Amino acid sequence: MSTLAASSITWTQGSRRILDDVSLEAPAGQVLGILGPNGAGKSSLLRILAGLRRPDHGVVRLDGVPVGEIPRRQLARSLAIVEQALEVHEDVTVEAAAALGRTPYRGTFDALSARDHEAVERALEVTGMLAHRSRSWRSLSGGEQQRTQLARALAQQPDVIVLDEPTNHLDIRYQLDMLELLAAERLTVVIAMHDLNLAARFCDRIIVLQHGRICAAGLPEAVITSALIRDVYGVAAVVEPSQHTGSPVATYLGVSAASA
Ligand SMILES: Nc1ncnc2c1ncn2[C@@H]1O[C@H](COP(=O)(O)OP(=O)(O)OP(=O)(O)O)[C@@H](O)[C@H]1O
Repeated sequence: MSTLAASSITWTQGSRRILDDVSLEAPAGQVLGILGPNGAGKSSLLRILAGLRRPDHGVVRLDGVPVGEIPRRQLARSLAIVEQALEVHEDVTVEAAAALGRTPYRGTFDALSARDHEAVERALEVTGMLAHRSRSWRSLSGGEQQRTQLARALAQQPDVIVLDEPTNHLDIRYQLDMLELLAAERLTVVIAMHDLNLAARFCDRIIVLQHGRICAAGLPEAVITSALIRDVYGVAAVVEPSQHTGSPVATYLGVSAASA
């Protein structure tokens, strides 16, 4: 397992500063949640963390090594990203889509090795896609596509996985399934989420972005508060620890009540 850390990340597009002095650490084996309203900069930050985009300032390090200095193929063996925009464009089968995760381990014309098959099989199994392995990508529901994307990332056998709202198409059972799976795997996880209650339940630590800056960071019970929900989202909420799990649970009272 690896530690992913970012220090003083700044990213500007035109005259807009999208990310401003963002520093964070995703410790080995932990789940770090990235929260924040629409347009706060979550996806931009994740792409920089995954080495897909260079920041204007600051550096992302994987186990102390700047990601920009790690050869692509080597980085892809250590770090996988599941982006919001679905990346499979051709009409491949579920199994072939998951097998794309083995690309960093294979030569261009190599057949899948026994190890590749094993990794794909396991990834399809834990994501509940084994029974759908022969179906075509285009025939899948949004949730099935999302689970296939996760299977592709897990087949990559990374140490770190970066996910951009991976549960937004999933029903509640598969949301819990995916989050439990991610928490149980020997992985360092950075995950952008909108559901504050699920984030509070599954993340070891949480960072909240607002206008490209970190406005809160820490343990879920310290971060998910009624004051934060009011100040960052403009929503009135009551936050109480769940009697069943101990995690903070927000009950939303409404938008207008926040400004009352
Ligand atoms: N390539 C780009 N060029 C210009 N502006 C961009 C670019 N990418 C993102 N932005 C802007 O940066 C801001 C942050 O976008 P980003 O997608 O990172 O936010 P987000 O927190 O992931 O939002 P959401 O919750 O809606 O997915 C937005 O205002 C967006 O329009």
